[in-house]
Amino acid sequence: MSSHLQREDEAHRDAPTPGPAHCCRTVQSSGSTGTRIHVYTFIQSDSEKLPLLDNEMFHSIKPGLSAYADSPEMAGHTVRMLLKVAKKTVPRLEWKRTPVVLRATAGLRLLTTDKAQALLDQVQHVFDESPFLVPDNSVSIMNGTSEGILAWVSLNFLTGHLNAQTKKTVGILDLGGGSTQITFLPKMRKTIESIPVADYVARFDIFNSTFELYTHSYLGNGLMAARLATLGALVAEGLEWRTFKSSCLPKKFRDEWSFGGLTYRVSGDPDGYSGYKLCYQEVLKVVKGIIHQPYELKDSDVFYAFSYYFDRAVDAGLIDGVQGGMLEVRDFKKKAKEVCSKMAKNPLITPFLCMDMTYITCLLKDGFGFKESTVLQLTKKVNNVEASWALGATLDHFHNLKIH
Ligand SMILES: O=c1[nH]cnc2c1ncn2[C@@H]1O[C@H](COP(=O)(O)OP(=O)(O)O)[C@@H](O)[C@H]1O
Repeated sequence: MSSHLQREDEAHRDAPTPGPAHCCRTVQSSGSTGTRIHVYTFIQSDSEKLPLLDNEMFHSIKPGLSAYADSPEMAGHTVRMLLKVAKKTVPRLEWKRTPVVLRATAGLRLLTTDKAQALLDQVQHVFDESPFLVPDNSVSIMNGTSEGILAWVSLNFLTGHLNAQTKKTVGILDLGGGSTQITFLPKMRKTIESIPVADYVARFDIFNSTFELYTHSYLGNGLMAARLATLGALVAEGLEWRTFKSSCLPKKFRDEWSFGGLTYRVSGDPDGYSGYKLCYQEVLKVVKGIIHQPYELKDSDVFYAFSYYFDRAVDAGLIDGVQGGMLEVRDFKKKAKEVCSKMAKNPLITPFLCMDMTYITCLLKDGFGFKESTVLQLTKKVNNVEASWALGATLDHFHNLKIH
């Protein structure tokens, strides 16, 4: 059993009567590839300290709400299904005091304001009809800075670094469908001084400490958005008749692929070449001149990498899907080369794996500027809790982290 959970057990045992306050909360996170619900139960025995996380219930539904940009009623249906799960998890007597919140990320950021608002209105309507507590501002699009900070808060809470006095923390790398985030606590002043514009640094307060973090979210650099850009499919016209080709796809591959409510015809380049080198040139265009390289990254401590970093490392056979594991950046590169050279043999099994692995390699190396020897901790869950910004968002709700 993890040390974190051991501490929770101790809290149960040592609890003074009438016992620590249990509080539950449901968070719905709405991403470009799925809508998810997290129901957290905390034990808060001392309001001056961080609560202990007793339990999480997690459930997800595909596709994301942005797929319903032209049929917003369907968004209401998704949320209703997820609230059904919440009702089964939260005891009936607690419904009225259990707040529900939905935070949308890149999927909705990428839509026009009107389309995004129509989806949010549907969600608000379903929340208002629900038996849960609906706080002010319960349904909104979260900005990229909050997304990065809250993921950092989640991972550092789960790994026990937020409570510790040492100020030793872990950095986070989050690769969503629409956007990607990097957040870490810089050790050198120069990292903050050499940022290109002010929105690469954010401060937040937690009890008596202020953290000043390097954080940035790149909209359009999530894994699915990067596929679109690599394929040259960011254009909205001609989707009915155009086929988007890439040397990152198997030469004989031809299929339809959907993202954000649109469907694209995609294929390999039957008369051309395919493979890692050409693919790298294609994905480099999505990264070059866009991703800022933090000053001190090369000597940094461990980074926790989750979401699509984890999923693709599993798909490529680099790590176990339950255990996760430590990888060096060069492992992604080596595997990308291998996958790309083998893709012709079995074009239909995982046609996008060469593109995805090459993009991840390029993002880490030429994007953020990590050394090939940098170690990444690939993680899906810590102590049985999903690695996601949703936990940080919940802590923020109860402890107002004042991100500024
Ligand atoms: O709440 C979560 N729990 C677990 N995994 C999540 C959660 N949110 C996103 N992910 C993971 O992130 C990736 C897709 O992210 P998403 O669709 O939210 O991207 P976006 O925020 O860029 O739109 C997938 O690997 C998915 O499993």
